[in-house]
Amino acid sequence: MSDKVLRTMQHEGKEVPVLDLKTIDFGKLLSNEPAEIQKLLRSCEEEGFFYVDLRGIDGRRTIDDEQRLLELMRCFFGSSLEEKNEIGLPEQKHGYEPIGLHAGLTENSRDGYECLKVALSELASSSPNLPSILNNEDDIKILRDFSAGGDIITKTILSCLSNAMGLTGTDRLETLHRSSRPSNSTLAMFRYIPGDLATQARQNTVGHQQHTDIGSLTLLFSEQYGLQLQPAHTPNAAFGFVEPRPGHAIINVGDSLRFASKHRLYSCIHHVVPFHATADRYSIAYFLRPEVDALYKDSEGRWVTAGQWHDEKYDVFRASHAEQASVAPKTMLLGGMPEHVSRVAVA
Ligand SMILES: O=C(O)CCC(=O)C(=O)O
Ligand SMILES: [Fe+2]
Repeated sequence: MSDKVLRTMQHEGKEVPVLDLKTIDFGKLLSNEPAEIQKLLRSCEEEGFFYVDLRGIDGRRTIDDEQRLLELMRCFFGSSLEEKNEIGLPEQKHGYEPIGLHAGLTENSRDGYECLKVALSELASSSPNLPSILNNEDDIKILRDFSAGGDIITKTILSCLSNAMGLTGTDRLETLHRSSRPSNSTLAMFRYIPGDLATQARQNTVGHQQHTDIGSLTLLFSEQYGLQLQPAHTPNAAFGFVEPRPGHAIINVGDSLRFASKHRLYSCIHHVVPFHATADRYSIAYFLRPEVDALYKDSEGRWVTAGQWHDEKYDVFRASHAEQASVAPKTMLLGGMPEHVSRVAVA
């Protein structure tokens, strides 16, 4: 097992590991420091998850943008359902997802979060389609600033990975992520409902189901516990917590980058467990995804486009657990990763 354990902590009556992931310095990536890009490649091969330290002069801006975005989220999620759902979900990558839209953490449950997605393509347009409560100059600027930062950070990582793997010309990973081409890249803002596992299970809306991410790289911020991942290359390993660290984002490799790297990089299984009895949990994810026409071989050996993989995997996310078990191909939810995991049980 490559993920070391930092310590354990009590959760739901059990001792749960807190994982010791590697930390990559964003400033060192920007200057392509050889030791840092080798460390980045090792994290993406061995764990598929790492911290990126944004406290230097080049990353600090994104931490400030995150704080502004959190304020916007508190205001948005505190509004009425009618206001939040004003534009609905016109595209899978853009709009409002109410609680329970996707399958949940525990057997036969639905998810325990609501989510606002704002597609990068929408923010690039002069008049984005947004609910009225956000459709003002200040809020649009906050959304644009954060997303632009997320796009720059994740594309810097892609470029460093291409360098570390010795990729040149059209083999470079950035060539599948041109800003001029349509993609499903999007900003996703989550509010998880409070309550322990038993309380949420009674309501049948629990956490975030186990999955691998669809796209290339996810840049994730949360100041609160809840995210757990299954240590890589270790079938049946117990999930461990990822500790929130101020000034750091969490980055993980998604299925698309794993497939585009000819399965060299690791797309790690993760989920979100209820953690706070009374407080909402907020998290922010910028999902960098390839151009919709990018073509790669999935874990079944099928040639699929990134657009098709995205659409098919969302159908699986939405399906009930019983339907997921019967939907072909079976490897979609967990990206074909070799682990065998059973769902979290409610005592
Ligand atoms: O909310 C989180 O911490 C993780 C969310 C996540 O894994 C996802 O949306 O893919
Ligand atoms: Fe995820």
